[in-house]
Amino acid sequence: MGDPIVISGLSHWFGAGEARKQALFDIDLRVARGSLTVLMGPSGSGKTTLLTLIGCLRDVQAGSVRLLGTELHGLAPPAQVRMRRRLGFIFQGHNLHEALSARQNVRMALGVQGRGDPRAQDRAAEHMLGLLGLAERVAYLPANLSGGQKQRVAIARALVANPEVVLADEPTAALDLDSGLNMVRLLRRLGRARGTTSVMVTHDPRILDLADRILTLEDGRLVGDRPGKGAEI
Ligand SMILES: Nc1ncnc2c1ncn2[C@@H]1O[C@H](COP(=O)(O)OP(=O)(O)OP(=O)(O)O)[C@@H](O)[C@H]1O
Repeated sequence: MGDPIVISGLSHWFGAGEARKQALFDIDLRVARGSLTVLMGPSGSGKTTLLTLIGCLRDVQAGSVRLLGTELHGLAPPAQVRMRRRLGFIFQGHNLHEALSARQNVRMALGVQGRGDPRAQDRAAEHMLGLLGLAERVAYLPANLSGGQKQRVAIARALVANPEVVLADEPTAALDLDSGLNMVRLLRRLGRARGTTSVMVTHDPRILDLADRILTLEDGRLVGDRPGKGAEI
């Protein structure tokens, strides 16, 4: 099987006419299966734009993004939806359903895909919440959880369906040190155990130590690509 993410000659623009602005310039990148890659760079350097292009959340305008063997440039909307279902997204603003418990919020990610019977879905949701340190909170409503706990529920929801690729935009911003490191260690474990490939935007220097690879964007260009320590802290 080839690399799960293969990008070549990727450029992207926002706006039209006078306001047209290029956000990405001719990006080439391959990401290995099971790896944890960190994307860093100054504000406005194009990190989120790149992540959302990989995640099939915007149309590829120029160049090629091959995700899990499928070319995204020109991909029809129904196929985009199917592709997104194979991914796990951890973005800012957790978008939890306020009327549903933590367990139900996580279960929804399985229910949508019709996987397993309800009891098995509950067990899967509880297991993932437990891995994120929320075993005691599975029945809580979001209103009764802290910001960091809500973020961890959102992370559990993104991971419970065993996605092949996880895309995360500053997932640790709302987390304390232990929760942040725990989350990144979990992504690493999933990478080793299941081949889950993770790409994470972060400004968090503590995370860098755990990454397999560190990419730096500046003004829409990939200017740095170095191995992380990948250390087990
Ligand atoms: N929807 C949009 N419309 C117009 N311009 C946009 C849009 N989204 C992003 N841009 C511009 O594209 C460039 C890259 O933005 P992007 O959000 O990808 O950067 P970033 O590195 O993720 O920044 P941050 O760290 O602040 O989130 C910036 O100049 C930004 O202003």
